[in-house]
Amino acid sequence: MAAPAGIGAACLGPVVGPVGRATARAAPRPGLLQRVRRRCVAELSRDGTAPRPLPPAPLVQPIPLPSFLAPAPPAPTQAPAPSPPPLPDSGVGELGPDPESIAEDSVDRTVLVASEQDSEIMAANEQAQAEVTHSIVFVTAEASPYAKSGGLGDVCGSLPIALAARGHRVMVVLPRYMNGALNKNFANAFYTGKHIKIPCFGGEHEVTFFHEYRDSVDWVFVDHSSYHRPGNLYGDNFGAFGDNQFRYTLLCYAACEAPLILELGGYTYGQNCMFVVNDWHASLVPVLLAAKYRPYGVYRDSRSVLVIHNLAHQGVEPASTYPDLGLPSEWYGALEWVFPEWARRHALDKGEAVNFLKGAVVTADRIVTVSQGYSWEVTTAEGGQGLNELLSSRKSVLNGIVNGIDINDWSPSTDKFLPCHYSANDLSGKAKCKAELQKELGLPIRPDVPLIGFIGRLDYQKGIDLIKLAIPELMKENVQFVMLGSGDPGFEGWMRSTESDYSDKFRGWVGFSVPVSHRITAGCDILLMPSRFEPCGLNQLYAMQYGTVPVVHGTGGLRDTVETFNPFSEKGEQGTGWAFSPLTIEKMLWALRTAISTYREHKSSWEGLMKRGMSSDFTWDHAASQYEQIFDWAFMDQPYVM
Ligand SMILES: Nc1ncnc2c1ncn2[C@@H]1O[C@H](COP(=O)(O)OP(=O)(O)O[C@H]2O[C@H](CO)[C@@H](O)[C@H](O)[C@H]2O)[C@@H](O)[C@H]1O
Repeated sequence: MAAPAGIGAACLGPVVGPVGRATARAAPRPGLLQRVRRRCVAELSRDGTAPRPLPPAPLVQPIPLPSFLAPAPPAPTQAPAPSPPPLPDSGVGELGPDPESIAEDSVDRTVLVASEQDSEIMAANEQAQAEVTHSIVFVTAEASPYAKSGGLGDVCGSLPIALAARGHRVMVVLPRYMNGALNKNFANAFYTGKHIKIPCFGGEHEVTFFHEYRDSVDWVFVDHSSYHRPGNLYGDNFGAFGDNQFRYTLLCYAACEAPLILELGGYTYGQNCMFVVNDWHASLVPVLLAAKYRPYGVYRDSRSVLVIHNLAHQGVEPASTYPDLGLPSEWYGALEWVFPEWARRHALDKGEAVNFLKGAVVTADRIVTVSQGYSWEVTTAEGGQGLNELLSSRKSVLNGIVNGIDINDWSPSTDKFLPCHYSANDLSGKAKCKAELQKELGLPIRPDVPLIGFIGRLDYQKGIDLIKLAIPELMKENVQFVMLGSGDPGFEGWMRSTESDYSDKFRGWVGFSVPVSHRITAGCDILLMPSRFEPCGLNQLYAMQYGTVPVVHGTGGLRDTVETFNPFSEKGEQGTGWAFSPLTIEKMLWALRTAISTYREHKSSWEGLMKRGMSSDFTWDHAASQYEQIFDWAFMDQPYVM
């Protein structure tokens, strides 16, 4: 593979333009260390008209290569770290008051419980500060409310805020998508006056930075014409955009420069950052840190954590695109990917490719999956999507942390999209939400009929084909079913035709609508998730929070978060839903029928299921404290690739 010409330094070219706009908040007073760091950074990222000097290119000695650059499967260059102690217990179902005990008691007792709760909350708030704080840089293709196509947007819209609330300085870097529908979401972001030129894809591509300070987080938007297109984030009606590799290469370069050049609130983030890179779109970041910054003394004190939300998407493109990435030729091995023979198109196809996600798997300091179950599944041939051996080789730095939910957006007692509110103490509003939903969908308003919901991308992952095959059987039952989703046009067409086949029982809402997703979550009795695999899954968490009982395939994060109902436990009735396995139509129908008969014939058990789900603790603060542990471990070790 020929070396890309003229590349070989951390710097991306001159940074021009005035110093960044001062934001409204008061800048924290930097300490001595920070002031020293600021001076160093100013030298590294000098703005104004003078170009930043290129660090000296290596003269004789080549950059020492990590062992994974060899063609053979990589082996860690360092002695494997001892297995870290287990993360703090997820504590599912342990926190929160027992709603039943509250309901039974007198008013006085309720007041007492409330004041106990208040003091518990105050105590929790007092504890909710990190012992060690970091400068954290999230890199992501989506973050709600700016841009969201699925769960990645939810996580990157919430976790940064939870970490900032615990005392960290947090920046989130994502593209500034301008496609008409999304423009208004970026209305409060202002041009920072900074722009850089990124040397890749045969030229120098100028990107600019926009910024909004909200909820104690610096939201940084990378602006480039390739993010200004009709369609969704990644494609349009004709499929995925052909230049997504280019679009997210720009994002990664820009994210590496942002901490060095953006003076947010008066000073830069500097070189001592924790990069949290999410999925393949951000996966070039740890490769850039290792290949283009650290060899020149920049970012030696930074660390990176790869968060895998979905291994199914890896950012794989032909090997011939490698020189476009602007990486030194000797780093090809980090991204090198060879398709198995069966996946090649013809006899002469050697299956050679570059794989962004693989690049991060072999260069990130630590790896997190979004549930513990999934962190094991990705090391197996069935769940590893071809990366299982590499991920197994990094088991010592691989952990799972279950996602949280943002209770500012997802709480039945405050949700702005609901016609009425409710809580575990007073469920009457849920019945009204159900009636309103039936009315909105044009279904018969029948409180006694179990209303089953599905929300999600219409994708192979989500098991839509199983629902499709099971619908004729399920529609024989006295139930109603509503599906909200978009994606595969074949499934969209099927949803529309099924609606006309079962007009008094089935509704298929084709499209993406956040308000409708909230109303379905609140108005349904049961939420169905027959996912083939599910790294974490958020809809089952939202459902439980809203007293909607999940029926899920027991895989990944679904198995970790949904406890199957057990009416015969020694501790009394237990469980928050049904997790069925294996994934067959028969098993799914069995679980649904069990749920339906419990709903109809065992009202108090059903209420117990609802209330146990509603009192489960899936707050982001809990997950954020687990991420802090990962950051601490990452900073304890040397960078994985120096
Ligand atoms: N048509 C529609 N209209 C409105 N809202 C819709 C919608 N379709 C989906 N959504 C919303 O998008 C989100 C989907 O989140 P999920 O976690 O279920 O799946 P996703 O597969 O996208 O995420 C991946 O990343 C997340 C985050 O880590 C993991 O939980 C998950 O397992 C992994 O596959 C939810 O907020 C849902 O309400």
